Amino acid sequence: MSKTEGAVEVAQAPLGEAAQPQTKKRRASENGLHALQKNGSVEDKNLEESYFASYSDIELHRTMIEDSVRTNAYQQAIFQNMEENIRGKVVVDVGCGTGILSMFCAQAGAKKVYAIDASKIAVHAKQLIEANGYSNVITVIQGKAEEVELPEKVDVIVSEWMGYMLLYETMLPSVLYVRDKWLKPGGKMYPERAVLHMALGEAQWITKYEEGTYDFWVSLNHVYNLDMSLLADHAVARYKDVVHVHMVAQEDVLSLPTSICDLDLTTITPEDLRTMTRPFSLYGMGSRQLNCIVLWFDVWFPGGLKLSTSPDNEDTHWQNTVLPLAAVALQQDTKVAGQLTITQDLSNHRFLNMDLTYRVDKGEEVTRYYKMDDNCNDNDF
Ligand SMILES: C[S@@+](CC[C@H](N)C(=O)[O-])C[C@H]1O[C@@H](n2cnc3c(N)ncnc32)[C@H](O)[C@@H]1O
Repeated sequence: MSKTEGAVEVAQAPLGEAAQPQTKKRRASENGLHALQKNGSVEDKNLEESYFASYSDIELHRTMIEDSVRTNAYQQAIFQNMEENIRGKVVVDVGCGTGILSMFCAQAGAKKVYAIDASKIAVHAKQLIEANGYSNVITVIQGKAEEVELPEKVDVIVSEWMGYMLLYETMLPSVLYVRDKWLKPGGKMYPERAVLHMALGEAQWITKYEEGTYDFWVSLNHVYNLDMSLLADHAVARYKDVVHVHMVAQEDVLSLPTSICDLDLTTITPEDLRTMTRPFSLYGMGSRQLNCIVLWFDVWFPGGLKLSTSPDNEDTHWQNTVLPLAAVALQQDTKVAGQLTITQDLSNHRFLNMDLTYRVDKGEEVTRYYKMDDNCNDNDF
């Protein structure tokens, strides 16, 4: 029995077990990351099980595959340089999900593909790979990428690991682990570079929420002859402490972007990702109300193809990440300078903490703190 055969024990599970239909577009499901947050005291092992259980949800994989910007970018990147980079090569797909990227690699002529996933979705990947006639090329391994043993080193790593705001979900360290253990020197990574951008913004829905909230609580004065307007302040403050995952219209981005991190995925280490501090200076464009920071990411594949989640591009399921600010008038060339620190949460490494300090022109320095956890995706507002 080869090492791989030992790890390939793919237990049969009913389709979509442990999964509820997704009603919101998001990555790891509510059951998964929300359970992680609520059970902050339970052992890491249970947290990881919840995370992988969330990825057994077929609807979640539909959300990703339905995102044609994402899926087409991977397909095109794999096919673009297939003669040079994929044909006859050994590939590992880290977090294969349904196996879609592994099957693209098989179509592009890979000699062998190891498709790894710790979630029960691996059972379905195996079925799909058989149904599509690629079992001779692709071996599905249900297990943690950090724990599986492959029978050989690989020429290429393919992985779709990006979370909201690039780093949420913290799957990248698993890919880097596989890189360091299994990738041959000079091997290719799909993607090979990732950049997180930030810019100033005016999110219209934040303004509307504030106006609507004040209208409601103040209007009670006329209806019941009671002053309940204090609650408007609390509701707005609560809303502004939450990280929003939401598309921002191109015209609502109020500055050129600056990059918060530029990751060479062939060399970056997991330690580099634990905490990142970046100073920034951004300059307003036009006369508008600044009410948020907008973040998005781009990744590049070997050959130069870019997958962008920018407000300038077609929407993706990652949308944009929005940090609400107290609204302030911005003029052309008003300087907004400060510093953003992104840190992996200590109690749950898949969550992120963000410390933002900034000053608008010569105004007072403002410090804000945001936690990016399962409450972040409130795009119903
Ligand atoms: C964003 S999905 C991508 C699925 C698929 N590659 C695609 O493009 O549709 C990430 C997948 O990676 C898996 N995953 C995350 N971390 C992993 C790890 N450390 N070991 C194995 N699988 C992992 C998850 O279970 C999930 O199915």
